[in-house]
Amino acid sequence: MALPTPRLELRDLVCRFDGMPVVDGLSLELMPGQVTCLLGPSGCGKSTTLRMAAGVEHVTSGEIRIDGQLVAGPGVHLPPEKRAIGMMFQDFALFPHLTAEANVAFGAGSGSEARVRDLLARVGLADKARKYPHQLSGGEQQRVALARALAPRPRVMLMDEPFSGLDNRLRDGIRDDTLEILKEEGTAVLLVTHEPDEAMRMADQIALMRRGRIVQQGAPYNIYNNPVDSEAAGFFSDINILHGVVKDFQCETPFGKFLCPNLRDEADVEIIIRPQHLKMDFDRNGSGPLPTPSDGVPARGAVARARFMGHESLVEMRMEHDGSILKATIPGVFLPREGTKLWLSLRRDRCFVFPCKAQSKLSNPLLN
Ligand SMILES: Nc1ncnc2c1ncn2[C@@H]1O[C@H](COP(=O)(O)OP(=O)(O)OP(=O)(O)O)[C@@H](O)[C@H]1O
Repeated sequence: MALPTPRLELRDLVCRFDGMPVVDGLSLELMPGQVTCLLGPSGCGKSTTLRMAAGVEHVTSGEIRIDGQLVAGPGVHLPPEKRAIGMMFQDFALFPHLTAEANVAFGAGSGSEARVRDLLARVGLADKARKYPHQLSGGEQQRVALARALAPRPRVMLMDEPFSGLDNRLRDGIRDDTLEILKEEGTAVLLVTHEPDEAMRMADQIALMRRGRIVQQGAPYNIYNNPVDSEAAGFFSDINILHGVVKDFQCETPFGKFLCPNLRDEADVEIIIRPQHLKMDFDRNGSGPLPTPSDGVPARGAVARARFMGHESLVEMRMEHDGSILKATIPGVFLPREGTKLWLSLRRDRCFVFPCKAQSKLSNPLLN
């Protein structure tokens, strides 16, 4: 059976400015109804990728196909209006002299009254059809912009931080409604964001970018729980990093031994753990909990700082074994006092062991 044709296909995309690659060999496929988030730090090339897909930026090399049709590639560059794409940006710029209805109709073309009415109803603005943009709230204007972008039934929707101008409470509702409508329409969505929370909330798949390349791609759950390296882990939350050296495929730490099956002796490793995966126990006359296979060996420290964050407290512990600081989050009902001695252990199934890129003594810490 033939594989379904992707709605949007980016193949080996390169974009250079003044000879410098800003997008550097990026490939991605989006299926109908699929939401893909391009996520990455500022300047990694997210918006440039989106602009190439839209046709407002030329590709230096590589190909872009929409429903199998080549829209950009060697000798080919279809302008944005010929690509069957919709676009939504942070500054969504409605026409100020047109009503909500007329703004949406502008996108839909002639003979589209029913489609315009339907779209305005679906974004919850049936009763505001005759209002002008300045008579609408920011969230309502954003809904009009969505209806306008959807009006011509685009096959692909390109969105660049479209919700970042909205206040927090408004944003979650609009995000969810927008997604629902886009899924109903079967539109493939490529959404650019630098906010991991937004990507995890919205995406079917996340493409994590760094320096013009995709470094990891997959469902949010997989990217969060199986990061490709410490930088990827650290992009989604605060992380703690323990350093160690491999000996006999293991690394000894104050929290017990960690397996390092593929690493050579003397390779420097980083053991990464998120603050919510540390366990905290009271000091009972100088001893802590007994070691267990799931939590390893506990180590003692003293509270250096504790901050109440609402549903949780963030506790910074200065560890006795080396004076380093480890961060742990605990339920907000606890806020330990500075100086309190506590024991920390690590949920071993939540630790990631990576060869240390920066400090490796070996040219290749991996076996083979
Ligand atoms: N037209 C241009 N000419 C020269 N350099 C450019 C041009 N457009 C973008 N760049 C550079 O390319 C790099 C990537 O920019 P891009 O806007 O794609 O990043 P981004 O990941 O979307 O960042 P942000 O999250 O800050 O928007 C940046 O260093 C930027 O300065």
